[in-house]
Amino acid sequence: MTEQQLREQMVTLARSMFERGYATGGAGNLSLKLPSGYFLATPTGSSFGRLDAERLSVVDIDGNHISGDRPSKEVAFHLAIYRNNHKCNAIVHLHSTYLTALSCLEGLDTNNAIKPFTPYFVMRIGELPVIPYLRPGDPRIAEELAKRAADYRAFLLANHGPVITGTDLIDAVDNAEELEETAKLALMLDGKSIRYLSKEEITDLQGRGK
Ligand SMILES: O=C(O)[C@@H](O)C(=O)COP(=O)(O)O
Ligand SMILES: [Zn+2]
Repeated sequence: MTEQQLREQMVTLARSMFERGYATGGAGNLSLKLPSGYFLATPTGSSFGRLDAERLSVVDIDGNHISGDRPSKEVAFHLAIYRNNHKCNAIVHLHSTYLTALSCLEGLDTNNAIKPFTPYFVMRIGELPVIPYLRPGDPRIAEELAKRAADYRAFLLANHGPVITGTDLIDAVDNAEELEETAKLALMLDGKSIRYLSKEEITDLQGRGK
């Protein structure tokens, strides 16, 4: 896809997420790798419902601002993931309701916040590590994500929300939507007797992708 098509795709997908309640106010940010080697990111403070393709931010791998409006304050953590996972070409960060609710619970398994109970979670996401709480924009979020970026497709920032990767922006958005549904189910099922997938069932699903 050309840079112009990718810009329009970001605007369209962001608006679609906004209209369906995955993003509200100025929360969340998106980025993707451009054919030029630069990265396209949502501007800081922007609403997913009102992005302008021509004003999206362009940064280089070191976070230098190349063009467009001032980039998201989280661009450093997006870049940390790209640097450490070459399969990742797009990233979605949301404050979506169910994943953010999950991120506020005490006692999560920090290696994997959602114990698998459906195949799709295993195939699309695998495991969801929890990053200890840091204030939004703290450069240490990038350090924490850099350590884990090569091994995971999504992350849960404690008391904040999810960070989800994809092979392109469509894939990252699909992963985000499905992960949000999984969190919704996990919270709905809380306190109920769940039949979790067995080790063998999980092994059988691993590597099957989507
Ligand atoms: O939670 C925050 O403040 C950020 O992580 C966020 O979601 C929005 O920040 P910007 O991308 O700088 O608008
Ligand atoms: Zn945020």
